[in-house]
Amino acid sequence: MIQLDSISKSYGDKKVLNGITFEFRTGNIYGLIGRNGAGKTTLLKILMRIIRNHEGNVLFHGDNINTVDILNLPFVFIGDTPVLYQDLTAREQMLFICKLNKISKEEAIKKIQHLAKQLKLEEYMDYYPRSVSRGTLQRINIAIGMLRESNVYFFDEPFITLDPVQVDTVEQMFLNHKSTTRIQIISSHDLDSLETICDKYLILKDGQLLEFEPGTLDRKQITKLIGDSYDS
Ligand SMILES: Nc1ncnc2c1ncn2[C@@H]1O[C@H](COP(=O)(O)OP(=O)(O)OP(=O)(O)O)[C@@H](O)[C@H]1O
Repeated sequence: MIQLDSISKSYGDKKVLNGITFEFRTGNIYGLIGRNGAGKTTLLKILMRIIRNHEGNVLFHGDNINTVDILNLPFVFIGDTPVLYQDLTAREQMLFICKLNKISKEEAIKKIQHLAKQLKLEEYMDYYPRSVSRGTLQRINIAIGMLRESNVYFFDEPFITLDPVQVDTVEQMFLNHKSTTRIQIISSHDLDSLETICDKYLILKDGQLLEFEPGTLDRKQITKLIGDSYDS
């Protein structure tokens, strides 16, 4: 379980997160929704300790994550901008990341094959980043993040640049990856995908998190709820 205890964050005079207290429970896929600039990325960066000058605490199974060495943080963050070595093929990048994470070569080869199949990357594994499309790069980016074993994964806009077939591929990956011990938090504007995969919706609005069961709000209501904060 991840507990947010009175999390606030301002940039200058602008308060983006306003005393959020919330519990993310294991076994769930959460869809994080909010208008542009609502603070979704800010919240994910606080969870990853990329942003540290905030108020309040984040607890993981009761322990304050501020006490954990940032290199040993037991969370994986997969951003929307692939950061790849231009002179390594997709396979080489993945082997390198496995090596950094002290995954044995045998285990690495198995994991890489599995992810390449799951994310429909098999034909691109020996290509350099400059030779593949943006949607393929995004799936390589996701595969690299998924090499790290964790019970907590955060995704920022995972469906960005994907065609409808590959959106299905990534949705399926989330569902296959679901487990009773795992928390997945997906920040996205793709309401169709979130509806397909999420157990809970979290709407970030006016610096607060509101939780909804999918199915209790239709598309119009979600859009209205998100849009209302433009008027406030
Ligand atoms: N480093 C920064 N300095 C100043 N303001 C910032 C900084 N980072 C973010 N902001 C502001 O904080 C607000 C929240 O930004 P954030 O990127 O968290 O929103 P978001 O919900 O992820 O938006 P989007 O849906 O557009 O990706 C925005 O108004 C943004 O301009």
